[in-house]
Amino acid sequence: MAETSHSATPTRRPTPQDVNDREVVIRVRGLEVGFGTKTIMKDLDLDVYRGEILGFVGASGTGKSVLTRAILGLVPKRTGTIEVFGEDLDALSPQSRKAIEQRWGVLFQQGALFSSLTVKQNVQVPMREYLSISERLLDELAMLKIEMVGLKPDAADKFPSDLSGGMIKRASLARALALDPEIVFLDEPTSGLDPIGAGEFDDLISTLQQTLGLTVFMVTHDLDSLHSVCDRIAALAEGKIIASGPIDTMLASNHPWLRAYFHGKRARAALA
Ligand SMILES: Nc1ncnc2c1ncn2[C@@H]1O[C@H](COP(=O)(O)OP(=O)(O)OP(=O)(O)O)[C@@H](O)[C@H]1O
Repeated sequence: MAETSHSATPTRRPTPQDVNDREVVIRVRGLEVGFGTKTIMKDLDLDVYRGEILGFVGASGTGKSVLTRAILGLVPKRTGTIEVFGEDLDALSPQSRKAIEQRWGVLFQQGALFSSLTVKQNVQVPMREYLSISERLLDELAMLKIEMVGLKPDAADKFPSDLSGGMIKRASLARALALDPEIVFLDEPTSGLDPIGAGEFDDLISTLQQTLGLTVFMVTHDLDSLHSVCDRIAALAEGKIIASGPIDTMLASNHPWLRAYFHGKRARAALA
């Protein structure tokens, strides 16, 4: 597995041993997040390794999106540390923080595209914010990202309202990739897609991870994604990570929620 972010060489999938030897790109320790009197997570620890696809699971409302947003600095934490690329995010100057933000991309739930902008203009939003480059280069780079996610060139001038659900996900992914990130955060990327579209999106994520050396932090309820593309899975329950490891570790767990999730009725098709 390539350790650099922009290697063009396709790479093999990592073994658990590879993952253990790998650099930690996100390290969360003792995290507590809450709103008012409600505590969503407490004493939460999590490591994400460079180059892996980490699937992040948990029952609805357990705090998967909140954790993602806490790492991104979009919701405040009460206590704990969050390090990204070895840097404590609390200790950074605004300038250094901005430099770190350029190294990650985010695909929010529902895509979160700007409805008044075309696909190309949406992809260019982060480029305009962080890069000083000519309009011609902005156009060329945006078209490259649009092609990378499997959209046809004519999608560039379409507005989100003209796109199918699958195209919206791809356009959002193109925007997440706008600044050649090392980490991408994907919040339920296959939700709302039909099984074929979801499978194609999984393949796209896997291909991009292998060709670009991306680290992927993927919140998902999609058992097929967990089985087919994730190198490791981390499960959130009762405000903590209750288990993490490759799919086989999760399947072998005796934790009641994990058993119900991975061996319940809905799990049968994915296991078949
Ligand atoms: N800004 C906020 N203010 C108050 N409560 C919030 C806020 N954001 C999230 N919550 C609460 O935090 C809890 C966790 O929400 P979160 O969206 O992270 O769950 P989730 O695990 O991602 O769920 P799902 O799988 O359904 O998307 C929920 O009870 C939610 O209502």
